Amino acid sequence: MASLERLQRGLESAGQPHVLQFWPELSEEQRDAFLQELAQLDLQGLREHCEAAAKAAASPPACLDQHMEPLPPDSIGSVRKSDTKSLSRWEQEGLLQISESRVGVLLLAGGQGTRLGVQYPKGMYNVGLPSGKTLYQIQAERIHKIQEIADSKHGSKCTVPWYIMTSEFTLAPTEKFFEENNYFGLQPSNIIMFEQRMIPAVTFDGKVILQGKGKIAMAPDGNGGLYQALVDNEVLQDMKKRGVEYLHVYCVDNILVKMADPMFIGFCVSKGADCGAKVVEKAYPAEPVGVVCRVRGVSQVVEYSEIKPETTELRGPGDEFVYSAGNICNHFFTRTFLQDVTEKFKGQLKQHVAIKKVPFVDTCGNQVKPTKPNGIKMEKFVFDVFPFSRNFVVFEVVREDEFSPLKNADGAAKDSPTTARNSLLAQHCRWATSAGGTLQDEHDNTFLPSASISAEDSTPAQFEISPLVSYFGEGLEHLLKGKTLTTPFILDEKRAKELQASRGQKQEDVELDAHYLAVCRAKGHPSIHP
Ligand SMILES: CC(=O)N[C@H]1[C@@H](OP(=O)(O)OP(=O)(O)OC[C@H]2O[C@@H](n3ccc(=O)[nH]c3=O)[C@H](O)[C@@H]2O)O[C@H](CO)[C@@H](O)[C@@H]1O
Repeated sequence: MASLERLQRGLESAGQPHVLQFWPELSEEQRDAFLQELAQLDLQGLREHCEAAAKAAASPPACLDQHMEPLPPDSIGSVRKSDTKSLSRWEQEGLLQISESRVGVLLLAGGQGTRLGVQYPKGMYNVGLPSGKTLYQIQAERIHKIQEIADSKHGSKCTVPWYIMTSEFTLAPTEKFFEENNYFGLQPSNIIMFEQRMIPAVTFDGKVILQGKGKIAMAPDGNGGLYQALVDNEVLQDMKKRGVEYLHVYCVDNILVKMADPMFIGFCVSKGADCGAKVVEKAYPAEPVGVVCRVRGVSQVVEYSEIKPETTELRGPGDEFVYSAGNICNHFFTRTFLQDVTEKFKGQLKQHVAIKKVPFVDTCGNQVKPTKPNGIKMEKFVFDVFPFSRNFVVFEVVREDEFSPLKNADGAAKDSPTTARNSLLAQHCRWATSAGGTLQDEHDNTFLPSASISAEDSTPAQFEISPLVSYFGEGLEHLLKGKTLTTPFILDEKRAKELQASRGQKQEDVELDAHYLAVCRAKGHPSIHP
């Protein structure tokens, strides 16, 4: 443990001696805890960090708007616009890579979920589905299923390792939750949790904020802290050891996330990309999603908090938004690219300034809960490595199939537990109907499939399909065609077996679903086939 004298000297030379102001008042136990915390601080870099934060907060953020231009349309692959043959080819390529255990997924789960207002990691949130499943469980089951689909197609026994980046706030509860839930049936050795760094919050005049008399106000260093965390925790070495060449990086809160999406992976691999981003068409100008575009000719994301409202409202000749490529925080990276980033570019990542209300102790030792912003948190963004890519590609997907994030508490009109739940149930209702099934309520009223996900919508059918039964709508026709099901109904593995038995089919009969295929083709939608 660092000695007190050494810390005192270090803090003084960083211009932060006040950090130890209340030391004499601390108990032995508090002193030990504080020393441990201070030992994690990068004292060398502390002065620079504090000065940079104060300077960045004082100067207006660089305005990129006049240097922005939309992506050239022909550089974008699209579920809606690309031809079905290409879509199918990409999906097959992705499944092949998965079957050879060359694909991993990496979850960014170090955030604090402040907007949602929960004290525990967002992935543990239960949005109120009939099954009561949490976001983590849904994601785990999708990993399980995609492995099974790739294995059944290629006769392999593959693994999609799940890397989970946590922070000081989320590591312990996430570990405990996974353990208590028996790792949702996945091999614990294939779930690799690691921690990102924390950095101090700073006042407008560049002083580290004390959250308590023996506690610094620390915050995770943004989801772009990933690249330092990969180094700190030797994650790339682990990937190499396992033979993982491609990584699907995603954020925790999108209930529709396609884990290790074979079509996206296959698209990026086929294009020889080292880096890729999935986008959806923006729904409305002020939607809080970053915009994938070019800035001074280089592809990158301009975050929603850093773009002018008038720029988001610009429209093209066909009345479409000029900046319509909404970032859904689903990224593709090759391991080689990540290696390059960690070795050459990590230090060049932009710092973004977030001005926040940070609770603190004042110089008299009183605990204060500020009513207006008083602190600066510096953050790096995961997508800020895009400009270092040699071959960056973009893949546009269908919003109602792939994007419904959980950001806000219930009561909000958008991105709430209700909208997340409704969009998943609406998707499952569409899948059931496409497979030839009919869903009705207890009064025999038939549900019609809907793409709508707003919180005000009437409640969708309480019909939920376990990801262990279907990853993305495949394999349902032989269960549901010609059936009328009364909701609430959870189509889990047990019910799937019963439905199959009632048809007199054998359990292992996994034919292609001709009807589903035809529907997908007609719509230009993706399909997954064992
Ligand atoms: C910087 C970034 O990616 N912004 C994207 C993010 O915005 P948004 O502002 O919604 O980003 P969040 O704060 O939800 O963070 C995104 C993800 O990063 C994780 N996280 C965050 C901070 C941190 O220090 N460590 C960490 O791991 C969170 O747990 C979450 O899984 O998602 C939107 C889509 O939903 C995109 O349109 C935004 O462009």
